[in-house]
Amino acid sequence: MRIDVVTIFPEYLAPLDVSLIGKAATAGILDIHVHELRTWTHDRHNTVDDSPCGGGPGMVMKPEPWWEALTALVPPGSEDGARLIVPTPSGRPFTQRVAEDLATASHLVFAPARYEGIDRRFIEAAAERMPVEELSIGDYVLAGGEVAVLVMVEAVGRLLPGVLGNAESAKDDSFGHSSQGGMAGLLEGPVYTKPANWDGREVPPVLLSGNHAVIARWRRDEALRRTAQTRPDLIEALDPAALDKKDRAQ
Ligand SMILES: Nc1cc(-c2cccs2)n[nH]1
Repeated sequence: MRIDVVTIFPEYLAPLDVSLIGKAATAGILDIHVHELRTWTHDRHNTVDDSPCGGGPGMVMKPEPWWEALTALVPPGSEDGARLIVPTPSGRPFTQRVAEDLATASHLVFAPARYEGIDRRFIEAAAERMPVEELSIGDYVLAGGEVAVLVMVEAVGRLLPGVLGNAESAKDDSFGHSSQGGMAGLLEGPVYTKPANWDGREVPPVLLSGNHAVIARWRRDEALRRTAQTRPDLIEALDPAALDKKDRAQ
């Protein structure tokens, strides 16, 4: 997968060179390029913003530099498999399912905005050339979309084959948001490791029983319990077929 990020703060994306995503890039699984938006400005001040039409506070990002950047990174005729991702608080929620969908793309271009956002006409013109996803990573307002890009690149990148080792495969996503496997759609229950007794607190004996069926049942019950307590909306969203008789007895 090729990933292009266009930003006026390239240094914000430095963490992409680290750890998991950095290794994936080194391994050639991810081909990540960060670009300075001002590359595609031509005036003396490398202007990327201007005052909002109709008045109001702040500044709006001009459409021209973004359009030139997009055209350079996705040349006309090469749109197949390319998707433009625009982080925004007013976008549709970025969820694990959206991450799984984005992981199927061959080319993602991220357009993190600053200020009050990008001139709408850029989004509309881009949507005539490739799918455009306006995505929110949560109901709060950041100063810019770069942090959202880091979140999305990590959530998507870790799903790509070869990025996670087998031991930490995304198929068994421990936070249960994965749409795969027996815990699909549930939050993860409590996890434990050695020592068996720490701070006078015991690991639940069932986990030391060696009975894998009983342990699996206990983990599912704990995941259901935690999900019902913390995110009852996820329980509502569960496919009834995914709940067995014992689940319903909970
Ligand atoms: N979820 C979310 C996205 C954002 C921003 C994207 C671009 C500027 S602010 N805030 N919150």
